[in-house]
Amino acid sequence: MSVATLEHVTRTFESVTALDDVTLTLGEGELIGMLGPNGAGKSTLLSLVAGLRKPTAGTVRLFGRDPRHAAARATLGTTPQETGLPPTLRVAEVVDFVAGHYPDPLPTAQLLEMFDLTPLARRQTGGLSGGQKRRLAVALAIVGRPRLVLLDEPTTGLDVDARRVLWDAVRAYHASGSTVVVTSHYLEEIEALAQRVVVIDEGHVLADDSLAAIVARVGARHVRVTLPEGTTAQLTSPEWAGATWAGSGAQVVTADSDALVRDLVRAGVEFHDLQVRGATLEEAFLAMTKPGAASGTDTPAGAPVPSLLEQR
Ligand SMILES: Nc1ncnc2c1ncn2[C@@H]1O[C@H](COP(=O)(O)OP(=O)(O)OP(=O)(O)O)[C@@H](O)[C@H]1O
Repeated sequence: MSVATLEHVTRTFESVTALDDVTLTLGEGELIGMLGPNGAGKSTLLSLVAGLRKPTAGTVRLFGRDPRHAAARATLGTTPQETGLPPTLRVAEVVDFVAGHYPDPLPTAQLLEMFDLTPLARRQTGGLSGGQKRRLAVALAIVGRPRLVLLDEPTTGLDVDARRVLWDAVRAYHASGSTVVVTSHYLEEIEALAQRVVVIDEGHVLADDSLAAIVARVGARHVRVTLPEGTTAQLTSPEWAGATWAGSGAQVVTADSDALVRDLVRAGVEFHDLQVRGATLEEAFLAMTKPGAASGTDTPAGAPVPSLLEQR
């Protein structure tokens, strides 16, 4: 069962193609992370699903209807990147006011508790911090028990604690059976929340798969090991030549960590603290979105890996 579909959807803004022939299905009960650099087309995609814009070409359906019809949006909850709140209303009053528009809203006290807003219930929204406003905005997106929630960068500007409160609330809401789509620049956020990851860049869907499958696309393994001085001469695998060193600790990126470990054992080197890990979502993301990268690449990511922000 799908809650929303895009079929061959293109959206242009004058000379800019924000989305280019995108076909995507948002399934019932999924928690989908939408990941992409600035300007990739994520917000445009959400605005089409929410009926705020119309596609230049292709078809968008929300609960089987054109999302620009109000009836299609009756069970949709959204949080735009920036939210205006009436500054003189108190937090609980705003929640009550919005809840009043729905037939079966979540109880205000329960919602405030979920988002750790209970201590702020009587505070005027004009006196909230940016992060508190953000939490309230996401709470308002779900007050009507929507079947689909679109959260565009919900944790921008939140500190670590507030981000975790929000993640817990989103997970709890998703567990009640709703579909949730979260866009984010934070790979950590997508890793923490999403079951399915859609990677978008330059208006194209580069990948759409489970988190584990996306990470597995990057075949690189990172091997860390502490070696007694001078022992690398006994090792024969060519990857050792490209190791990065911190004291006697070596880090090697390889497509075949088993061969590297066999090499250590065969040479009889007294190694310590051996660690082998697979790629992270950040490495998979960079491998997919770096200029010239082909979709579905399995080339090992280089080391050290720059952060997303450095890259972009
Ligand atoms: N109203 C508009 N007028 C002109 N160009 C637009 C408009 N909205 C979006 N664009 C362009 O479309 C492209 C996709 O933008 P979009 O906001 O969808 O990306 P995004 O992935 O959400 O980016 P960010 O992560 O920075 O929010 C960008 O090049 C953007 O400049």
